[in-house]
Amino acid sequence: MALGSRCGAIRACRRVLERAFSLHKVHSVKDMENTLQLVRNIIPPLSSTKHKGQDGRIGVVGGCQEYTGAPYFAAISALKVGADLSHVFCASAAAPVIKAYSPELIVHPVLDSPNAVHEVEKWLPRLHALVVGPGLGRDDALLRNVQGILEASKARDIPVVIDADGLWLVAQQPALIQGYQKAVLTPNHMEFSRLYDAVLRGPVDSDDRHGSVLRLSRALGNVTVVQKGERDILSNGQQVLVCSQEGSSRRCGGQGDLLSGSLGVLVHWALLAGPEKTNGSSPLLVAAFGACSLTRQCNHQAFQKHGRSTTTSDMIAEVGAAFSKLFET
Ligand SMILES: NC(=O)C1=CN([C@@H]2O[C@H](COP(=O)(O)OP(=O)(O)OC[C@H]3O[C@@H](n4cnc5c(N)ncnc54)[C@H](O)[C@@H]3O)[C@@H](O)[C@H]2O)[C@@H](O)CC1
Ligand SMILES: Nc1ncnc2c1ncn2[C@@H]1O[C@H](COP(=O)(O)OP(=O)(O)OP(=O)(O)O)[C@@H](O)[C@H]1O
Ligand SMILES: [Mg+2]
Repeated sequence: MALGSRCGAIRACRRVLERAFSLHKVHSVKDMENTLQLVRNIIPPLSSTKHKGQDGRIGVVGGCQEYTGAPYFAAISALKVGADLSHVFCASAAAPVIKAYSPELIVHPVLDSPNAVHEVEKWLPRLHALVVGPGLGRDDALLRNVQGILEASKARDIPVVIDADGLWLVAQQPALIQGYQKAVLTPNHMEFSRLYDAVLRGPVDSDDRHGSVLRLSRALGNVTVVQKGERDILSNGQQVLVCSQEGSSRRCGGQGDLLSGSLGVLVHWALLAGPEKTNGSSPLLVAAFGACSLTRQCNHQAFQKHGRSTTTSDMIAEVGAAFSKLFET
């Protein structure tokens, strides 16, 4: 057999084995309930002895002239889930707009400044997690600054959730997060295909979503990957979880930002709680499962009230009730 076709046969064989392996690990409905219990375990108790900041200081890196809604949705969702302080590091044109949406957010107009990396780095010692990408845009100068911010965050071992245009950057330079165990990527359908193609140099096998997510995570050195869709598929290259919490058929823009902002807080809580509380499961996978369930539950509740007119703001108004329903039972 020619070497080329032999390699092809070996690859096909490996794929069949991987598919069987990943199917073996797929989550049942009972597993979903068990995983929700693990999410409940990582939620810090409310206590009168805590000081401001202890339950989470989250930074969102994103927001440019075109997109001001996305970083707002992510940052306000972090607060609504239970973080104490939520910062947005955005381009100067976006800052007054985001500030005007909400007095609750701390907004830094630094991302397009020549000292952007330094300006954000100053804050890093005070932040528990970063959410990188919502509404960032794809301007080269901004992306270069975000590359520096990611490198500085890794050097400090700060957990990072990478979403939206942050994933565009990672698709250009996968080495930026290769093997970083405190990174979670949250691609939508398109972002996943782009990343997969960049990292594995081939198209996604649409008949095998579980295997595809597992393979991408492994190829990135076991970085946690959350592929959003009709069902969310989550993997750290070892385990595959599926979140099929009931949502709705309403697909308004901004729902992914709610997910990445909530995940910023949950990642911090999960790492603080540690593997004891997650029963040996990866804390980042448990956090991601929590954020997916919560986003979908918000979507479900908002749709009950608003039907086709549901928007992401309606979903954010449901965060408190959805959180109680899922996690405070
Ligand atoms: N109000 C705002 O400011 C918003 C800004 N956004 C920002 O907009 C920028 C671009 O984000 P995009 O999500 O558009 O990224 P992309 O430019 O990668 O586009 C994703 C495309 O994939 C399509 N798509 C999604 N799910 C699909 C599926 N299951 N099958 C086939 N196609 C599918 C969408 O229609 C969209 O055109 C980001 O910076 C993002 O954060 C969005 O977050 C939405 C809200
Ligand atoms: N077909 C679907 N059915 C049910 N839920 C879905 C479906 N597609 C996506 N979702 C849910 O919607 C949320 C956002 O996923 P989506 O794919 O819209 O992200 P996104 O494109 O990044 O959003 P954004 O507009 O914020 O950028 C996730 O919680 C996901 O589980
Ligand atoms: Mg998105």
